[in-house]
Amino acid sequence: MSKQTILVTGGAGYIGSHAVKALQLSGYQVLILDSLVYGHQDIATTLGAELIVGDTNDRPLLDRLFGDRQINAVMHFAAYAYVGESVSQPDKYYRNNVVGTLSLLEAMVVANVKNFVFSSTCASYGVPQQIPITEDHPQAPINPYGATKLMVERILQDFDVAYGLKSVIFRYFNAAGADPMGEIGEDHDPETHLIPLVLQTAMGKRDAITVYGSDYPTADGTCIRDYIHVADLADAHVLGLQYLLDGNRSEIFNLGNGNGFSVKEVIDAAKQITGKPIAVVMGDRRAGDPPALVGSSEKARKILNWQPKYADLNLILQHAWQWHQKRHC
Ligand SMILES: NC(=O)c1ccc[n+]([C@@H]2O[C@H](COP(=O)([O-])OP(=O)(O)OC[C@H]3O[C@@H](n4cnc5c(N)ncnc54)[C@H](O)[C@@H]3O)[C@@H](O)[C@H]2O)c1
Ligand SMILES: O=c1ccn([C@@H]2O[C@H](COP(=O)(O)OP(=O)(O)O[C@H]3O[C@H](CO)[C@@H](O)[C@H](O)[C@H]3O)[C@@H](O)[C@H]2O)c(=O)[nH]1
Repeated sequence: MSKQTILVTGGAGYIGSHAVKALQLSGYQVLILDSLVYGHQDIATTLGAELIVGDTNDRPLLDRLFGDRQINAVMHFAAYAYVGESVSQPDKYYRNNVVGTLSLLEAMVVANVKNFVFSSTCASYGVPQQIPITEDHPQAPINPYGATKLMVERILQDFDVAYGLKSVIFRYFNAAGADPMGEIGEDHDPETHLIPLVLQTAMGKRDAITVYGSDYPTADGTCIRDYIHVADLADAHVLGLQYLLDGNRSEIFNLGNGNGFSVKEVIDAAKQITGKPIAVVMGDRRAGDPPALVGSSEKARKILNWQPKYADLNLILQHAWQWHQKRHC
């Protein structure tokens, strides 16, 4: 039997590339569509995956792609994902994350491609009413980025009813770490995420890490997040895809570890792992940041039989550190 082909949008980016690797290891043929606005061409080369440089907003390109190739499912990572920037430039986010996704979904309907795995986010919950957050928690995003993801979730619900387009929606908590084999890792430009910035400080590439707010209603006053290893996220995507290809109904799953770590705790753990001094500066709160986000992923464990292999902050930091040293040596 010939291999099933999966179109991975945003596959030259951080999480998408780890999913590409996991898909390949599970025997799928992968086609990456990435604008390379934030992605890296060399990732596709490293993984030996076919890359089409293009944008989800380019509908003629999508129609050609779906017409020329036998695509069995789409994994959609392509989006802009800087929470702070989404507050200052909401138009950029609504156009790319909502309009671009709608264009992709319309092209899928025309081409009769019925399976869609979507990267949503815990940022769609807003400030949680209780922790850990389960999938039935009300969604009330406090930044435009989270709102764009919620809108797409709603579109997917309606496309299922109208066109029978089935989706698995993954609401991830904070993706972190790198490929345990050291082949690929996180390389955002600009980098805004806590863990890579802390590690760049440990490497001497930055003078200090600024803590965004120390007056939150948490034990040490800094924000709490649930850090999930990118390789565990990638495995969940393969399971979600198989679930859809087996003919199951649309579902929504959180992907987190259920353990929250404050910004200060992450910095302290990074000092231990790297053995380096990390200078810290206390700064103001960043717009759009909820105080604490921690998720329950019991549903993914139960329905998808997802078993995270690296549910340990030290391991996440170790793999990220290994990648950063290799990248910058
Ligand atoms: N990083 C996280 O912690 C996190 C958490 C929750 C959800 N997510 C979601 O996961 C997905 C991947 O995040 P990431 O951290 O890997 O980001 P990333 O920026 O590394 O990857 C996104 C990729 O999509 C590409 N892209 C963006 N818009 C495009 C478009 N219109 N057409 C084609 N390509 C386009 C970019 O060039 C980039 O390579 C995003 O949808 C993001 O919202 C990320
Ligand atoms: O220099 C920094 C960078 C971050 N933080 C804090 O560290 C935490 C984590 O921030 P960051 O790594 O930027 O991730 P988030 O803003 O939580 O967003 C990530 O995680 C979300 C889910 O929580 C996803 O939806 C987003 O796409 C993804 O970028 C937050 O409390 C930030 O305020 C700092 O204190 N200093």
